[in-house]
Amino acid sequence: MSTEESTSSISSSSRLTQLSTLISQRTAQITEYLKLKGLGEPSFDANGLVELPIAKEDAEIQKARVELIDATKELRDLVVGARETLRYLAWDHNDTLSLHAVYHYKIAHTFPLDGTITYTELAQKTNMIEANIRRLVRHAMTNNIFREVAGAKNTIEHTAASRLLREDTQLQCWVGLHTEDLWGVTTKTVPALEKWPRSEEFRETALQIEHGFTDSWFEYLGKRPDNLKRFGVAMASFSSGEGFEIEYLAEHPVWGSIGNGKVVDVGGSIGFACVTLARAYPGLRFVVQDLPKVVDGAQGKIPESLRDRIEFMAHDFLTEQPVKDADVYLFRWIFHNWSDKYAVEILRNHIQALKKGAKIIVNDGVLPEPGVLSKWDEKLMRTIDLIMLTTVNAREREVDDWRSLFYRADPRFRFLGASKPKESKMWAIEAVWDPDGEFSEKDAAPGALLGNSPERAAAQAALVEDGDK
Ligand SMILES: C[S@@+](CC[C@H](N)C(=O)[O-])C[C@H]1O[C@@H](n2cnc3c(N)ncnc32)[C@H](O)[C@@H]1O
Repeated sequence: MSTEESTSSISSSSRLTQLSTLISQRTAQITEYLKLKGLGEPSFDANGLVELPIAKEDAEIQKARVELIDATKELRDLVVGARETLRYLAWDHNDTLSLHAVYHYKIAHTFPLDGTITYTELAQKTNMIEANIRRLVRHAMTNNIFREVAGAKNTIEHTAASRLLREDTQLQCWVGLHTEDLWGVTTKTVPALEKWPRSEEFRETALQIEHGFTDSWFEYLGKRPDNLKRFGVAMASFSSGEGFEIEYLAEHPVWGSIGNGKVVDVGGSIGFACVTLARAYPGLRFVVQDLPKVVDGAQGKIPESLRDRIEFMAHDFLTEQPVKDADVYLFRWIFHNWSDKYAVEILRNHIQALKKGAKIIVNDGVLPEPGVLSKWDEKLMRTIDLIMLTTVNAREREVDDWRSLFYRADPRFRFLGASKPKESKMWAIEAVWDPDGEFSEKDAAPGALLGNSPERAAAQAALVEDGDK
């Protein structure tokens, strides 16, 4: 054995040992926590826990969980080896295929939760050839979706995952959106980049190649009411997930700093962000702007006690902003749907309306520097970024991208930084309208962590470690 070989085998075996020790420690920590709280352990059984019920305030255990997820993946990838990792990565779409079949044929709905079904019965219920339904379901089983009853060949029962595909409507819509609306489209992303290599247009994406039309993603959905409904439910489920709560936005110091000020929620949908903010800040008044069909009838859905402080206005943000005296213009989950070209246009459409010192608060994702977050969290953000590319030619942005976006829109926008509470997946990106050059990054709302210094990566890491400062 050469020295090089023996050194590399020592270092790789020591990494394997480190990982297995970490895995054992974190598993013990989590198991102890679940025991102390009187909670069961997760299991694949149909009535098993479908997620670890770790309370938000138990940050140490949350951290242990993410470390365990990362360490198990790293250990697995190392043991599988680069060659086989690549080989099998290249056919991962077959996981999507079997999941798609389970969703499409509503297999989870074909038999009761406490019951069983044979492949012969399943074939009849789905109007499929038995051999086909069996191979699709057996593939899904390798992902713990259904399992065969011990000692009863060709008979299947539910697992925790198949129970969710039966009971959790939001998750079903999520699976449907990704396996039906987006899967085929995703495969056309590289062809779209080949065809329109520098495009920032939302009509020049994988979607138009897949369908051979010029409709945008939202026009596509608009013409398919069932798909639109499914998209809406899937998005609601995603944004109601952990780390996306509007309460985190409400913690931002800017709201307290504007006293009895006025906030315009641009593209604010039916006003749910403003409802949370209005409850937290009784002095604030809100104008929620969105497309006419969205705001139509929305006022009636606002809790009565808040109606005098939240008004709705139909407004297309690709045209000039009509509300001229606001203290804050909020853009929650708007810019990641738009390429830089359009994001700049949207910002410029506000210039005529901005008074000196007016704040722009963007509540959106911020792409991390590689390696700052856990791989698990990083992959989530990078996946959203790819979906934006595939569907609308838009993007998630790093802190520097946000800074240059404001600068490109107009140098009189002063970028103040980006901050987020530790548990939040959404950031508050802050800028101020500064026509006379009076503001600097030190003028971020007090308490907001600056994310734009050379120490940004360290600051991001500190956020993850220590929470909001
Ligand atoms: C991803 S949703 C975000 C909604 C809301 N801000 C939130 O936090 O959930 C994007 C919103 O932008 C709205 N929108 C899209 N194009 C628009 C336009 N040109 N003018 C105004 N609103 C628009 C959509 O109707 C939708 O409500």
